[in-house]
Amino acid sequence: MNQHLLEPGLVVAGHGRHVWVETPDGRRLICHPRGKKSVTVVGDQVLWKATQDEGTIEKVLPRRNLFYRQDEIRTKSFAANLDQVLILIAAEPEFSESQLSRALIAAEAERIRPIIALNKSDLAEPFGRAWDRLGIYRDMGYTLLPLALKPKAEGALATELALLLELMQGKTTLVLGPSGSGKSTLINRLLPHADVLTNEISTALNSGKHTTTSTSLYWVDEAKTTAVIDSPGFQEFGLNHIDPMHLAGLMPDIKAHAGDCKFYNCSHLHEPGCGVLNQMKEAPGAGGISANRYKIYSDLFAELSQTRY
Ligand SMILES: Nc1nc2c(ncn2[C@@H]2O[C@H](COP(=O)(O)OP(=O)(O)OP(=O)(O)O)[C@@H](O)[C@H]2O)c(=O)[nH]1
Ligand SMILES: [Zn+2]
Repeated sequence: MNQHLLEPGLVVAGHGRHVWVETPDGRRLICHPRGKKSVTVVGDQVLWKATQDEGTIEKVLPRRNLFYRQDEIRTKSFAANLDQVLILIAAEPEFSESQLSRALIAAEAERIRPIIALNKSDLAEPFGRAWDRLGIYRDMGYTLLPLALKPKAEGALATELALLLELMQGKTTLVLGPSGSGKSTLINRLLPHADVLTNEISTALNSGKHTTTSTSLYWVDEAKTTAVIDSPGFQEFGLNHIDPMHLAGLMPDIKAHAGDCKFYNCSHLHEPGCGVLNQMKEAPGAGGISANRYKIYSDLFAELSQTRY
């Protein structure tokens, strides 16, 4: 292999064995991975080689992190080399706390900073309820942001969006969220031309087939320092790659009491002298572990133990 023919690039969209690579001077071309070792995800830095009109990916450079989920059947990688994950939920449809927790745990496991944004603040009543449910997550130290991506009052939109943009400035952010939370609306607000780009990428990658691309990276600014990556919804957020004994360390409210346990390898499920169980018994809710969160912990612990032999 002649090293001189290799050029650097960034994977900006992926679809099976066709990926869209952007060169440092802004050109985009379709590349095909050569063999299993060069299978990429969006956000990957690669070295590629030109073929007649397309390219082959010869090498994937080492990843800083890889955000993914894993269930019994498959591993689904979302993206690599992320600075943060924006978990976008909304007043309506009502969000699942279990799904939110799973996304947060996946981010913690890869040491990627999560930001939680609650959209549709114009729907006052359901928004108030959802905001209250999120209070414990703010107490755990997560950044929590209200949003109205499609509000009646334009002024509110501008301030909230400006705040979000400030958090995104100079970073690569993966946007995750359940169906209907407003992901497309957000992308369109951030980049009014994204629609065009999405279609362009879909057409090129699917060569006319009727499938939507999975994940794409968009530049928010002209200088290409701020990037946003969208991804399809996050149903069945499997965490099979996580050892159940590491779970407590990835849930800040549980972790806060796990240091008080008598046994260093406490599972916080039944052991005597368990700091987490004592907290639940003596001051339920007061020390930051809600009944809901403890249930999410114990259910997940069981789920992750089952899939391990
Ligand atoms: N009331 C209200 N509705 C909103 C707001 N933002 C988005 N919506 C609406 O919520 C619906 C869902 O928004 P989308 O942007 O399509 O949501 P999505 O997350 O991309 O959904 P999927 O494509 O299913 O994953 C649309 O009808 C939007 O118009 C908001 O701030 N307030
Ligand atoms: Zn314990």
